[in-house]
Amino acid sequence: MSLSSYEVIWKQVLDQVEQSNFFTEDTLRWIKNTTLFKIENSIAYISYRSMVTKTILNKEETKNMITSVLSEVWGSDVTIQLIQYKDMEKLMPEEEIQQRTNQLLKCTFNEEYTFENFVEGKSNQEAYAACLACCNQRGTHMFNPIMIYGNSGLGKTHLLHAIGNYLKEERPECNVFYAYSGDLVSILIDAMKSKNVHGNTVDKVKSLLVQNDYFLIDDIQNLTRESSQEIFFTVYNELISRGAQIVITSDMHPNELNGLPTRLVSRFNAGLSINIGKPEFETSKAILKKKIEGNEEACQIEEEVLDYLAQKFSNDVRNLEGSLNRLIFNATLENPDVIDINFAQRILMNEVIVNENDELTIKKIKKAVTRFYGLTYKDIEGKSRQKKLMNARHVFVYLSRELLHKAYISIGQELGNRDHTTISSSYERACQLIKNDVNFKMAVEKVQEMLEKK
Ligand SMILES: Nc1ncnc2c1ncn2[C@@H]1O[C@H](COP(=O)(O)OP(=O)(O)OP(=O)(O)O)[C@@H](O)[C@H]1O
Repeated sequence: MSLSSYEVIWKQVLDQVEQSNFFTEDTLRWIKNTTLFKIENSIAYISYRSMVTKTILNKEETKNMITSVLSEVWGSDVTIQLIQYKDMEKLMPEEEIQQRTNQLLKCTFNEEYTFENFVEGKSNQEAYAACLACCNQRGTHMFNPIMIYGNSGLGKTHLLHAIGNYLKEERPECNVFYAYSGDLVSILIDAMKSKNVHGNTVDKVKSLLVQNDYFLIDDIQNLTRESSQEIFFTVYNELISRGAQIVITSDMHPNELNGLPTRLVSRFNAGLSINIGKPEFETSKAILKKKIEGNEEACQIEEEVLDYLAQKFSNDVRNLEGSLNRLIFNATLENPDVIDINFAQRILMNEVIVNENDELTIKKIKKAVTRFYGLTYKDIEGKSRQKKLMNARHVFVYLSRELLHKAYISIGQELGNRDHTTISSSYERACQLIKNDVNFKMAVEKVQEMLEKK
């Protein structure tokens, strides 16, 4: 029924109430200052603007009188619920909430990010294989969740979208949800705000989320709000018990996720965690070749240039692509016969030099390490032998040696005056860990990357 039909009904009710001479003129004036917003499930929602009206309408005799007239005009029994005028939007019709919720949860996949466009190499083949395998698994999923972690720009988002695109094509019957965790937080906050008389949009969002067969969450480290974590936790458990496949990406190993509650982290650890590393030289070259595939005629690039890019920019595939794009763009301006090494070095000179010349100090390394591990200087300088603190110290010592060639004595001074033999053992330990512990290696790379960005 439209709003204007309710207006007609309400006018009839008010006219009859007035004619009954039941109320004084004063009281009647307050009563007339109301609106019938809608009637749903035999509840008539009446909005008021002032507290005086509310008090009058809440009196037993007034309420009974209005209820009986309204029931008669409406044609069946109703009960009255009062609602403040400014809260009327909370009375959105059920369908509208549903539409809004669906809108919130709509997700699209980048069509460029497919399994075919993903170049496999040693650094990412496990992640690639796990993502592809989970798409074809029916029934119980062997590894749940699959957690892919690694530094920025190494293809984590690409793989999640590849899952989405693949399922859309090969198994269209599957419900797939993808969200960047920051967006998921916004969705949940938005849902929490729109409470209404039918309940809470959060409940709707939850009930829709748990119906998915695949639940893909990107950059989980940004799920930092406690209220969202709470909802996520419930949804997560429900999805697992329903047998949905969860795939999560993160920029660090679950154990290093400082902002997330332990109960979530321990659930992530129950599945399969796979590191995605920076591409090796050959993979970087293959990625570059893939990007120019089909355009070789238009942009002729010498092999030596691809070697140069693969060597200089493979820390982050985004940078690798960016440097290639920059060369191609400049080639369209200058029109060289071929993109050779001289051309490439001239165009990209600034980008490489920025990294090489950025003044790096031992303090900057300390700052980056503590920020990465979520520690204070006091923690890292202190005596605690907790694994995380020990690792942070090893990373600090290793990078101070490798990047600045600092003497053990000066590194020790920065670490609460530790003596040089402790620092030298710490350096040796770091070298061992880099070889044997992928998480430690990643931490070193991550901190180094943080330093390069400064
Ligand atoms: N192995 C690969 N093959 C082809 N393209 C790749 C590969 N790895 C990364 N890329 C490309 O590099 C770019 C960055 O990748 P992506 O956005 O997936 O990184 P990410 O690991 O999710 O980074 P972040 O943590 O910053 O979100 C994308 O354009 C992606 O297509």
